[in-house]
Amino acid sequence: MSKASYDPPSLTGNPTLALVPPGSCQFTDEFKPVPLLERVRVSPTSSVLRFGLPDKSLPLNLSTCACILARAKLPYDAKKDSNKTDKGKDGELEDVIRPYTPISTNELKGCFDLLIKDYGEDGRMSRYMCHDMNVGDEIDFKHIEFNVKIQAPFKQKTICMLVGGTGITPMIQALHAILGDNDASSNVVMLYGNKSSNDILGKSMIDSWAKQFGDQFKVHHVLSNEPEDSDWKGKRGFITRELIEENVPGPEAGDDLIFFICGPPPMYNALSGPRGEDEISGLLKEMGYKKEQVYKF
Ligand SMILES: Cc1cc2nc3c(=O)[nH]c(=O)nc-3n(C[C@H](O)[C@H](O)[C@H](O)COP(=O)(O)OP(=O)(O)OC[C@H]3O[C@@H](n4cnc5c(N)ncnc54)[C@H](O)[C@@H]3O)c2cc1C
Repeated sequence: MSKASYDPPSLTGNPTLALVPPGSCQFTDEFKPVPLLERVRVSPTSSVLRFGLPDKSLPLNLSTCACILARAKLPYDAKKDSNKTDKGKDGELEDVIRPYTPISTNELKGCFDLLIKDYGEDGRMSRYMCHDMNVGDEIDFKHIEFNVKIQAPFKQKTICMLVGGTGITPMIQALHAILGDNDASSNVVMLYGNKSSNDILGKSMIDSWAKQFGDQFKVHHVLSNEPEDSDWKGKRGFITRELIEENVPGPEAGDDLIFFICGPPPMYNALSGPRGEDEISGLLKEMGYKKEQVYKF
């Protein structure tokens, strides 16, 4: 059961500082089942899902930034799933495990929110969570040390967020920690790529934060597939060298600058080199940035 489209609390409201150290999360290295409490569609292809927590009196207590792992038993379909990492026999139920990045903060007790893009027939876990799962059904989550990413408070003077689609989820965590902290001195430039204006996840919240924290946070939306005749007045195409040069300090900024990058695999490949590789390649390397100036989520 899904609700009609509206902006859920985790995509509205003010940035909130609610940091806890790594190792405090309610989910540990053993999977625990929790129920889906609510699902709200927030774009033609994405939903915010609210899940209950094992201890309803406490927040999730996830450090910033970090993700969690979801596990569900899903039927294998040889026609659709043969090229994927999960390999089963046709019709057999098998464990599918995927990482997701909560967008709610530790201010919220008893539940947490995920923003999930539905890949439709192409996706296994996303299709299950966004379509097939019903409110009240349970799904397993766990959190391991490997899921702990770069941690707030961040020390760099400038953070440039290079974002595509649901890559916005760790950036929402980071923005809560930066803009919600009166003592944080980092400035943030976000270059946020999406296909069309309908796809911009969390747009009203991100834009309102950019307005509210105008000196500290700037966002530039870039659309690759917006209809020519739409009334979109912002940038079109992809994140380019020119856009980075216009908005971000050069490599000589050294330790004062870091790129946070999160998006689909082709975006990593073009801008920083593959997500799994420690080294950087692509545009940022060509522009002279060093691997220490780039964090791949
Ligand atoms: C650290 C981390 C955090 C993540 N956090 C989130 C999050 O908060 N919200 C969210 O929606 N997703 C997030 N993801 C992606 C998520 O883990 C799954 O990969 C995604 O939901 C697709 O899983 P699936 O089983 O539905 O698709 P699969 O069955 O694994 O793949 C099906 C097809 O979907 C497409 N696809 C899968 N993943 C991507 C992708 N990332 N970009 C473009 N196309 C893709 C491909 O065409 C692929 O062949 C995160 C990934 C990582 C690594």
